[in-house]
Amino acid sequence: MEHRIALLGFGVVGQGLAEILRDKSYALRSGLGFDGLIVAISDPMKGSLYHPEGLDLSQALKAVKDTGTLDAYPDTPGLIRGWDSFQTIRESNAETIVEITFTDVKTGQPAIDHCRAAFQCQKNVVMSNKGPVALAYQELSQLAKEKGVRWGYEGTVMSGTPALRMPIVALAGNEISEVKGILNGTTNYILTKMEEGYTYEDALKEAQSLGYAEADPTSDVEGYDAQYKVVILANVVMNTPLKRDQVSCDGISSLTPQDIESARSQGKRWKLIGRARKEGEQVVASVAPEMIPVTDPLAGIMGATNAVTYDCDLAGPITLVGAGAGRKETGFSILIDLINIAREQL
Ligand SMILES: NC(=O)C1=CN([C@@H]2O[C@H](COP(=O)(O)OP(=O)(O)OC[C@H]3O[C@@H](n4cnc5c(N)ncnc54)[C@H](OP(=O)(O)O)[C@@H]3O)[C@@H](O)[C@H]2O)C=CC1
Ligand SMILES: N[C@@H](CC=O)C(=O)O
Repeated sequence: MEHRIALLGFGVVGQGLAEILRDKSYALRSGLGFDGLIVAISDPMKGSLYHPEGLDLSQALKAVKDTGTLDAYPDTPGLIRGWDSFQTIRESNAETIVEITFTDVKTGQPAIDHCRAAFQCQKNVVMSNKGPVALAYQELSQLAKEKGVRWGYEGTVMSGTPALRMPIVALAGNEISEVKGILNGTTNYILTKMEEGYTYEDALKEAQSLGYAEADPTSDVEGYDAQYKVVILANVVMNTPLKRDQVSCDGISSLTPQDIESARSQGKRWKLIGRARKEGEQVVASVAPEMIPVTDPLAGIMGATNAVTYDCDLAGPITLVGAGAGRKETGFSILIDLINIAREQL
């Protein structure tokens, strides 16, 4: 069945999703009955396209690859250019809005308003943008419910690794008393590369060129991105209305090559660890670099890979390891929410 989609943002994740839909359309249609049709792309610098019968993804991807904008996308009858994000939400025929603009770690905007506008128009939203889930989870969940639409945000934590769906679905019935792990791909990549002898600056540049880092990488290196993810895990998986300012936060920007070497000489390794732990009625939460023994399973998580352990009352500790960032991986996180919306399982 055809599912009409509008993309807000056509950066790393938007292009990753478009490539997947271009390359796997036959398999998705024949294997799962999922026919994802991108009818609109809206991006302030790259340009905006809308066609009610769907866009040619190969042409859109080629235009951006060759020129950096959508201006070279061929004109066809019925094509509209230039709509901003709110016009795209309100006036396109998309059933689902995919919100993949940058994550603003202070206000969560304009993404929170994008969600409000979409829900008011009775459209579903799927996103990897962390702002709305970290800052407005209760309000937006309630609004989506009132309007009878769905809200998918699997990609907000650990990209395409099912860090939210796995505990909600497969661990249902457990009380999860602690979540703890490596929740940011960029910083884990930097720490891995610094152990190989890279400078901090070169390692960060490489993480940016691979599409792992936030538009403003301060969010990664100062721990804010992981802080958001701790908030999301607490709200979604532990059912606890934790707020961002309740999570103490320290990043990796002050770690020096000497610190890396000193850890190595003690049989340890630096990792940026995020955690939220229930203590009675309270939740104690933090993000901070920790020196952990190389024998600890988290010490073996390298590069942009992430890992999270859920401490469950029935199942015991369960650890999930997988990609924490990346073009294809995060594109997949959007796809799986879209598939589940089409199956009416989200
Ligand atoms: N990359 C990754 O591995 C992961 C990313 N995420 C999250 O997914 C989201 C997208 O990430 P990514 O694709 O890497 O980011 P990019 O910075 O590559 O792309 C974001 C795009 O959104 C555009 N944009 C900015 N404001 C608006 C707006 N108001 N309306 C429409 N488009 C807008 C930007 O345009 P311009 O550049 O022209 O300003 C840019 O093209 C972010 O929120 C990020 O935190 C989550 C998990 C993993
Ligand atoms: N910048 C983030 C991207 C995914 O959320 C990271 O590096 O983990």
